[in-house]
Amino acid sequence: MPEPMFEKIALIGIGLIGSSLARVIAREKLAGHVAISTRSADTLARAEELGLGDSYTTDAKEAVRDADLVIVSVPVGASGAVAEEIAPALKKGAILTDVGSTKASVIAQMEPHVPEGVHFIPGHPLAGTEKSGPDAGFAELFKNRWCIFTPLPDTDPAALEKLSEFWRRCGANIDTMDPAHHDMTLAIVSHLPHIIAYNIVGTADDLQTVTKSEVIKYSASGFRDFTRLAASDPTMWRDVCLHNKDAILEMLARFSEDLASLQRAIRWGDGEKLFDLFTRTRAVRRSIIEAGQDTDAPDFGRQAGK
Ligand SMILES: NC(=O)C1=CN([C@@H]2O[C@H](COP(=O)(O)OP(=O)(O)OC[C@H]3O[C@@H](n4cnc5c(N)ncnc54)[C@H](O)[C@@H]3O)[C@@H](O)[C@H]2O)C=CC1
Ligand SMILES: O=C(O)C(=O)Cc1ccc(O)cc1
Repeated sequence: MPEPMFEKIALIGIGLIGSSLARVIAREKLAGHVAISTRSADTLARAEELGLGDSYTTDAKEAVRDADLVIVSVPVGASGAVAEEIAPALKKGAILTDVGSTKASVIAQMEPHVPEGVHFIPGHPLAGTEKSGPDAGFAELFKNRWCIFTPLPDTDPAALEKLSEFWRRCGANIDTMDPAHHDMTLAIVSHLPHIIAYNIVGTADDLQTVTKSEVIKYSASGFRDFTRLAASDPTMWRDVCLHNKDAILEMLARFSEDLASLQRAIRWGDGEKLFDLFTRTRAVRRSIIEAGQDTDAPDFGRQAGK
């Protein structure tokens, strides 16, 4: 039997991402022991029923004690409180990472609590669905997806390589980037699409009385695609909006300008402008498909050629 990569892994938060990690860690035998901790006793009991780990506790400190790898998978707004709670129990030499959708804010919240000798490496797997909770996870979630690290300047290369190897064994490919660049890129490819979806579905819902419930009855597939994104976890997305505020507002400003220009083209019957834009955007989808990316939802973050 080959040695597991880590003797003990602690998973803090056991929703979609944490439970997908638990499942792939078990399948790939990446840990001698998986300790699971989450705030809610009900979620923890469900994780135990599903047999996702080897030990279960609502005390995060107990879970991280002696762990070689600690993965924090909670809404980004909770990452500072979790780091503060677990800090005194972290083992020297342990790797501490997260999976949060925003990076600069998570670093600002967690880094001040990280004790000397613990390797803190912020991460973000570009893999997910609109579902949440421990039942929603699956071992294949990270297959052929990107996992982006935003390492701090003094990151130990050996620890970064070990964590990269862990994610590769989970099925992912690795990229590294600066946290601000991550947050700006994700604002346009992930955060704005969700915000636009929440907005359009909200508008349609407000119009229900005007349209006599025809929004639901006649919902076309275009609208239905938006409802999938708009069904994503409210706590998670509230936190993403609050914790990537500047990049999202910047992208929303650009988006609003472009929308106003589109509105003007429609008002003034500028068919050429509409046709040119729709031709350019069709080419974007074509290039995604040609790059080998599966464009059927949910496919966020699938890599080229896979
Ligand atoms: N859902 C998605 O598609 C993706 C989510 N992410 C990121 O992963 C993280 C987790 O998201 P999901 O697993 O989807 O969420 P989830 O809602 O399925 O699970 C969240 C987990 O965190 C626990 N939790 C919530 N508040 C907590 C607190 N204050 N202290 C301790 N535990 C707490 C919950 O009990 C639950 O176990 C978030 O930071 C999110 O931005 C990253 C990639 C994709
Ligand atoms: O469900 C979808 O289409 C997603 O976009 C999933 C997702 C949500 C948040 C992330 O930070 C990464 C991936």
